[in-house]
This record gives sequence, C-alpha cells and structure tokens, in this order.
Amino acid sequence: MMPARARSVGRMSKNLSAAGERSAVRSLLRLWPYVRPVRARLGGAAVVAIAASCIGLVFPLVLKWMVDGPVRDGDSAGIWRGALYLLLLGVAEAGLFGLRRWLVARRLAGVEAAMRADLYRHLQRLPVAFHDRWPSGQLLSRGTTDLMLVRQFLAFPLTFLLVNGTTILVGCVILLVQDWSLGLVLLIPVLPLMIVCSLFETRYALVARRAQDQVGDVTTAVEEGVLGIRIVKGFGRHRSQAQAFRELAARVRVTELAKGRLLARLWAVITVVPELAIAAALVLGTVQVADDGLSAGTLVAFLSTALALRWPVESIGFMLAMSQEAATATERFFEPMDAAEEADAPAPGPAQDAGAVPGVPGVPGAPGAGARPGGLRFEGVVFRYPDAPADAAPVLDGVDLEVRGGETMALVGATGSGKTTLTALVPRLHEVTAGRITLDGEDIALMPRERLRRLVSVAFEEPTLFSASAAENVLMGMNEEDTADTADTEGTEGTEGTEGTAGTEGDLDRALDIAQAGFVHALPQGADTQVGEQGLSLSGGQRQRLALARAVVGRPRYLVLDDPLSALDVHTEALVEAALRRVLSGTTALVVAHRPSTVLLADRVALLSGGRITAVGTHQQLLRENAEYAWLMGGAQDPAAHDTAAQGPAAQGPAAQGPAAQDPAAHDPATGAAPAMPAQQAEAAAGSGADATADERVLSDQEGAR
Ligand SMILES: Nc1ncnc2c1ncn2[C@@H]1O[C@H](COP(=O)(O)OP(=O)(O)OP(=O)(O)O)[C@@H](O)[C@H]1O
Repeated sequence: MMPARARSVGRMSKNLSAAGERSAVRSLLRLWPYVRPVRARLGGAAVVAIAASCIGLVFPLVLKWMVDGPVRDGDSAGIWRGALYLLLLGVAEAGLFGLRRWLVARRLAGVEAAMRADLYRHLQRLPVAFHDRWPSGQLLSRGTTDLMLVRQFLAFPLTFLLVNGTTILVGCVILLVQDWSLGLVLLIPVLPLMIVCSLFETRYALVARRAQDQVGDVTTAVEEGVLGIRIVKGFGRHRSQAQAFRELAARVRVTELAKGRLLARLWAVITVVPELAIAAALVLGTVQVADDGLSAGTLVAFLSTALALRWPVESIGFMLAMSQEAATATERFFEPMDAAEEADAPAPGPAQDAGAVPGVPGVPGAPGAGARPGGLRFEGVVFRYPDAPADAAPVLDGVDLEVRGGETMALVGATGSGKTTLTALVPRLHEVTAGRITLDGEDIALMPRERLRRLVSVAFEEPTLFSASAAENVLMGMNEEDTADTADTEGTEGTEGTEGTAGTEGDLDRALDIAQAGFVHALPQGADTQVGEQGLSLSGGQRQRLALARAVVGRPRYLVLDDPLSALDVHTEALVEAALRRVLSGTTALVVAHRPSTVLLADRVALLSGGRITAVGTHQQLLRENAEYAWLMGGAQDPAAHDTAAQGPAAQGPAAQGPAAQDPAAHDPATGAAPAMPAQQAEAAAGSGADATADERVLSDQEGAR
C-alpha cells in the first residue's frame, strides 16, 4: 500500500504535469546559479567540441580531393599524403574530444556536490511541518537520482545539443555549396522532423516526471521496509509487503516502458527519414554523375558529409530525452528548495537585545512589572497543525501555564490530548498559532532559533540515534558555548578544561551517569561503539537512556522531556530521576509523564485536557482533588471512558470535551480546579486508588526517600 504522504506528493506532481505549462528551458535555466562558476569551462568545452565536430566534416573534403585528384590520376604519393591528412585529422578530432571531457568532468562533479549540499542544508532548515508532509524517499531520490540526471545533462546534452546543432548547420552549408539541388533533397525532412521532436518533447515530459516520482515512491517503500523489518517479520507481513512493493515496481516498469516506446518511435522517425533522404540523394547524384553533371569526387564528398551528419541528427532524439529528464529533475530538485525555511526572529528590540528590562535588573528580557521573572510560561497558546482540516478544532486551545525558574513541571493528559505537541512548541519545532511562550520573560518567537535551541534541550519518547558511536550521539547535545557558559556560572565538576578532550569526556561520563547509561561502557568498544543505523542494535530502554544523556550533557537551562523514561523499568527510572534531581536542580524542566513514577520527578503537575491546562498542583493534591487526574494516574480500566479519552479533545469537539474544557474557571491553572468526570470514570478512579500498583509502590518508596 502506498503511504499517504507518497500519494499526496504523487498527486501534487500529477497536477504539475497536467498543468503542462512549464517549459523545459525555463526549468533548466534555474540551474544557472550553480552553472555560473563553471561557465568558462563549459563554454571552452563547447568550443573545443564544436572544433572537433567540424574537423569530422573536413574528412569528406579530403576524400573529394583524393578521389578527384590522386585516385583519378593514379598518384600513389598523393594517395599516401591524403591518408596522412586523414590520420592527422582523426588524431586531432580524438584529442579535442578528450580535452573537452577533461575540461568538464571534475567541475561538473563539483556542481552536483554543491547542489546536493545545498539541498541537505535546506532540508535541515525546513520546518518540521514540511517533513511531516513529505515522504523521505521522495527527498532521497531528489538528492540522488535527480541530481545525477542534472549532472549528466550538463556534461552531455547541454554541450552536444549546441555542438551537434552547429555541426548540422555547417554540414548543411557544405552540402548546399557542393550541390544545392541534392542538398535540398536532404533538407526537405527537416521540418517534419522538428514537428515530431516537439510533439515528443511534450509527451516525454509527462512520462519522465511520472517515472521520477514513482522512483521516489519505490525509494520510500524500500526505506520503510528496511526500517520496519521487525514489524514486517513480527507480523509475518513479508508477502503482502513484497506484493505492495511489486506493484510499485510494476508501475515504474510500465512508465519506463512507455518512455522506451516514445523514445523508440522518435528514434525510428529520426533515423529512417534522413536515411530515405540520403538514399534519394544517392540515386539522384548517381544519375547526375552518369550524365556528367557532377564529379564522382563531389558525390563521394556529398554522401560522406551526409553520413557524417547521421550521428548528430540521430543523437538529437536521446539528447532531447535526457534534457527533458534533466528539466524534470531540476523541477523536482527545486520543489523542496522553494519551500520556505523556518523564518527566524526579527532583529531583537533593545529590551531583548540588551537583556535589560525595567523593574527587573539583571534578568534578560524579563516580563514587566507585576510579572514573575524567570521560568517558562505559556500564555494563551493556541496551536493547530498546518495540514489539519480547516474546520478541525485546534489541538491546543488557550494553554496558560507557568513553570517557575528551576522548577520541574510534569505534564499529564490523556493519550492524544496534545502533550507532545505542547512540548514541541518550546524549541519551536512548530510555531504557535496564537498566544506566546516565554523563557525568562523573553518571547521565544523573537529569539534567534540557534540561541533558543542552545537554551532548550529535548528528549522524545521515540529516541532517535544516528549512525555514529554512542559517545558521538550523546555529545551531539553539547556545544562549546554551552559548556563555557555552564563553567562560568556553575563551576561544578566535569566542566573544567571544556576546550579539551578531558572536559568533553567528563561531560560524557556525567551525562551517561545521570541517564543510568552505564551499559555503554560494557559495549565492545565502550562509548566508541557504533550504535548502528537509528541505534537499532540497542534495546528501546538503552536508546532512551542515550537520548536522555544527549539532552542533559549540555547542562541546558531548560529541559523538555516527552516521556523519555517510558521504556525503563520503574527501578531504573527511579535511579534516573534521582540523578536528574540531584544534578539538574538549576534547570527548568517540563516533563511529559504517563505513570506515577515519572510524575515524582516533578515539583508540580499540570493536567492537559480539552486543549487547555485544567489543573495544576502537586501530585498528591491532584490525586485527591481531581478525578480526571486520579483516573489517569490510577489506570482505571473503563474501556468506554478510555476510548473517549483516546480520541483526544480535538477529535471530540467542545461538546465532548467535558465540562472542564468549557468552564473557564476550571482552566485557570492557578485555581487547580478539577474538571467534572463522568460518574463511572470517577468511580473507576476511586476504585483504582485503592489498588496499589507496582508504580505506586515505587512512588511511595520514593516519596518516603524524599
Ligand atoms: N503532524 C501532525 N499533523 C496533524 N495532526 C497531528 C500531528 N501530530 C499529532 N497530531 C494530532 O494532534 C493531537 C495531539 O497529538 P500529540 O502527539 O500531541 O498527543 P499526546 O498527548 O502526546 O499523545 P500520547 O500521549 O499518545 O503521546 C492528536 O489528535 C494527533 O492526531
């Protein structure tokens, strides 16, 4: 089954193709910025190739001289001289073609590399919403196959359409000069050939685009099949997956065959028609020679010239095809390149710039009078996914929350209530639709992203690791500036010598320690062990711990953790939490939590429900006062209630979101007011409270310890 995102891109490209308004030349002209630096080389190579090609047209003239001179007169010395001329011409032609290749080969590889680097750089800067929409295989094929087609075009058809065009023109002049009537016989097919070429171009453009998009879909399928191999095997889906892949591959095959058929037809016309014209010229020329109207040498020269033009004419077919594919590839390359990068903040105003805020000395960008400085604040935050249906309710609909400086706030809510979405807004992986988020009173929308992301560290439930060593994956979360800042402000262990390896190693060990990731030292090469693609050689819990170590290694001012301990057993989780509490006491943290043991990490808990924060308080306080919270933490097994919660507030609409979502008082985090619960949920919550789960036992142990 084709993924939805692949289908959407496929549809998009079909629309583009159907519009049929794009011109191949216009598309190819967009390559100019990349071609500009090599224009002199390309121009020089074209001149050299034209010279080489025109030398090919001198052969018939030497032949004419030989036939009408030394051959007719029986002058063997003249024949040898003629042969020497032909040899020298051949060597010159081959040498010039070799020079052309030498001129362009390396430089064009550089153009391809520059385009690929630009694409990669741009993809890194595109918003997460873009990557949510685009299948990775489509992007991959644009950075590989398409760029290869562009390079091939620059190396070959771009030069040779010009070279062969010039050769055909010069050849036609030579033919007409030798015998204009025979020359006209050869030129008659030019007009129909041009019409055929133009029709071919239009049709080939559509099929080429379809083929390249389908290759992107196949790439996506291969990637998903490889990354999802455990699921495929686990569910015994290899046959259906293989079948789905065969269907995709069959589609590519059908399109490639359609391309082949179009090309074959064009080639047939382009080859047969000039051959017929040459045959007609041969018959007419022979008659003229028999009538003494033409010398034998002229006829030989005429026919040799006509035959020398066969290759330039025939090659036009596949060079047009290559150009068309390159135009399509260029178009596909520029589609993601044209997508707008994440817009950065406007130049900071004096308050943000200088960090001086009236009434709050020394606090960078702190809020005005009356507001509490420091910490992380959500103020009336509304968020709707850009690709959500226009009539869909926003996922977050007026979130107000304050996480005080140095405080750890747990975020609890039903599945699908928007917890991940809320955490993604802090490092600006998505932009708020309305409202604002502040760090130390400074609106994050006005902060340069680079600075924001130095301040905020994140770890997600699904930990992503890279094909690198365990140490490299962890140290990715750190930069020298962070370390220097931390050393200045804290002067604690592990930060001395931050510029050297020792400092980095200290930070690494400390982060591994906090994340209880000591297993790294037991790996075959310790922290230098490669963790494989996506870290799949590690267990889920090991991957999570490395991702957590990456989040804390830079000693971030703000830490956003999206249930990063979900794969750990409760005892390891307790150890991680204890270490986090000890070492990150100065950090302001927002931690998504699903189970009571994780909540213990927090000073306070906020409940997200109906797109808003409906209650804030300590765990015990909310357990006592808030039925929805008690139900979520107690894990009451009420299927009906659970199903409703699982659909999420956005899906349920305001009417189904419960009184809490509709009662403004209940949304005030300061009041901590509990939303009303359906009777059976409240009952279930009360019941579950009586049964102590394993989580709760650990929880009470931990609370005792605290
Ligand atoms: N990229 C996206 N585009 C559109 N809608 C999305 C996207 N990601 C999530 N959603 C929707 O937003 C809502 C909130 O999702 P989110 O992942 O934030 O919930 P959550 O509370 O973190 O859930 P869980 O506890 O299961 O992790 C869901 O209805 C989900 O379908």
